[in-house]
Amino acid sequence: MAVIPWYANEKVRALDARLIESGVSGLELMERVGRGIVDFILKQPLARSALILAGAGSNGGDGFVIARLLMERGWKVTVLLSHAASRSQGDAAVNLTRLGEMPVPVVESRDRDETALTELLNSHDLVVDALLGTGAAGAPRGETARLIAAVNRCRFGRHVLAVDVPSGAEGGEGVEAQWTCTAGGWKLPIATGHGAALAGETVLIPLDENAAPLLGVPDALELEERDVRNFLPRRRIDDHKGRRGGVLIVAGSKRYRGAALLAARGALRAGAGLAVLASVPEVLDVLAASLPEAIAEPLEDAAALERIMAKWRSRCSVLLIGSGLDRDSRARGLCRIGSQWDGPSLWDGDGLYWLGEDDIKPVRCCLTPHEGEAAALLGGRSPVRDRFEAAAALARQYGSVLLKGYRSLVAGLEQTPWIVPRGDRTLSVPGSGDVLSGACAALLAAGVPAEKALALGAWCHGVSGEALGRMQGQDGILAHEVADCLPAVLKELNGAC
Ligand SMILES: NC(=O)C1=CN([C@@H]2O[C@H](COP(=O)(O)OP(=O)(O)OC[C@H]3O[C@@H](n4cnc5c(N)ncnc54)[C@H](OP(=O)(O)O)[C@@H]3O)[C@@H](O)[C@H]2O)[C@@H](O)CC1
Ligand SMILES: Nc1ncnc2c1ncn2[C@@H]1O[C@H](COP(=O)(O)OP(=O)(O)O)[C@@H](O)[C@H]1O
Ligand SMILES: [K+]
Repeated sequence: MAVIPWYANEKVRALDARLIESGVSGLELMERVGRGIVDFILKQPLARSALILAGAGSNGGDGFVIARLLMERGWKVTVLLSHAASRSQGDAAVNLTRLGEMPVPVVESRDRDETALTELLNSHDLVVDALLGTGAAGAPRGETARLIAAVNRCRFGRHVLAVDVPSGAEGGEGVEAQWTCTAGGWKLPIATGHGAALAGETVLIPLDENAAPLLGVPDALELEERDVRNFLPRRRIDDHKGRRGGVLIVAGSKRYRGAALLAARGALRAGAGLAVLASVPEVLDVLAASLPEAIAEPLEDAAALERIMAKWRSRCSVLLIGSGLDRDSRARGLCRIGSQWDGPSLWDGDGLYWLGEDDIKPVRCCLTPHEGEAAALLGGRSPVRDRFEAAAALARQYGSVLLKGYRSLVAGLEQTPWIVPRGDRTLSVPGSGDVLSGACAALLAAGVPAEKALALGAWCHGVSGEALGRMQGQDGILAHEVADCLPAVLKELNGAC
């Protein structure tokens, strides 16, 4: 299962410490990081000139090693310090001194204005970000922040490589790298969301051949296609629609009409045998024409939902609630009744807004929040800095969580979090999340266990988005097209079994 294990920064830092205890010096480790990164750089088609931006810590020290090794290979190299040279300490200071013995210009950034910085950046093909690594605390400050902004401003036509992690990976403006060469182990800050998007292509630079067991238990596992294939529902040639699984969808409002239709479409396109849509007349009026395969249940008020739930419980094993439900008292009443569903339920959109109220506490449910919804559920605490912690906190409170976004996360009560490495900006269109929740609900209804259903749904949704992006471009895809792509994605996955 899953070949890419991800580790918290502390575990990789502990690995460094253990290797040092075992007799490898810190200086040698820094040399190995620099050498590994230079080996990578030399394989790229670059114009042999590099500007190394170096911070005051050991990340900057790695940068000094890279500068020296590139210089030895005949590159034009300039080193730009974010700090006074005298602030570099320990192994970094040793490497800075070594650099002083070579004809490499080492300059401090603070007396250069924006024009001078731009000129310097534009006169090198490769920019190496060795400003902040795992020792970064909070969003970049001061001169470091100014340098990061300059790199991003000038990155078109340049190549940007981040050492270990992109500076700013844990919040604030960060370096937008083309490559990140990370040392010793895959690090959580670049596994998902903001940090992952900054990192670009991530390359592991091994520190030692005996390192793997020293890293201990991974903190997250990145799923691969062969993993998610094992999550597919068992289908048989003699399946009838009753065996495919049914979903009762409580969604839509006068104000938000499309979300409910997209959720139902997502469910049917992911293979549901039955999709019952309980909604307001304004939504159901268009259902017959836009999705005649779904069943319409008029939903005037909360009492009607009780009747509908009782009527369909034997044929719908899963309740999906929330997409476009709105945030008025009617929606609140529906969520209260919905929370009494005695089977698996999936909460999305406005359903998440009401979740957690005293009388809206479903026993064990699935959640599909984006970062904003997760922040609201966590009392305003933003999940951007630590998406893993946010997903774990929600899982402890509610059950199974899909924290959406770039490289979505799946967390449950008893498992190491999963990273779903599929999907791109093609999917950042209105209604895309509604399609996803419909698909996940259908997979749950087909008998796939909760976390696996969320991961498989996110995987298929992500691959659909990527495929559409490739064929038609990444901007301007409609959410229903993502739904309509799901059967082909499922076919591919099934075919690969
Ligand atoms: N033996 C090892 O461990 C090995 C480590 N290795 C490498 O070391 C890296 C870790 O090095 P590290 O621990 O020195 O921290 P690092 O990332 O350079 O940052 C510290 C500096 O940043 C500053 N600073 C902090 N936050 C800031 C902010 N928000 N905004 C602005 N400034 C901020 C902070 O300043 P201060 O807070 O002290 O004022 C300090 O000057 C690791 O990622 C890997 O690359 C490899 O060589 C392998 C061997
Ligand atoms: N840049 C991106 N990379 C990968 N996936 C993305 C990206 N932007 C959006 N998505 C995915 O698209 C979906 C958007 O959901 P959501 O924000 O709830 O949209 P809506 O509320 O309009 O339905 C999520 O599954 C999210 O993971
Ligand atoms: K860096």
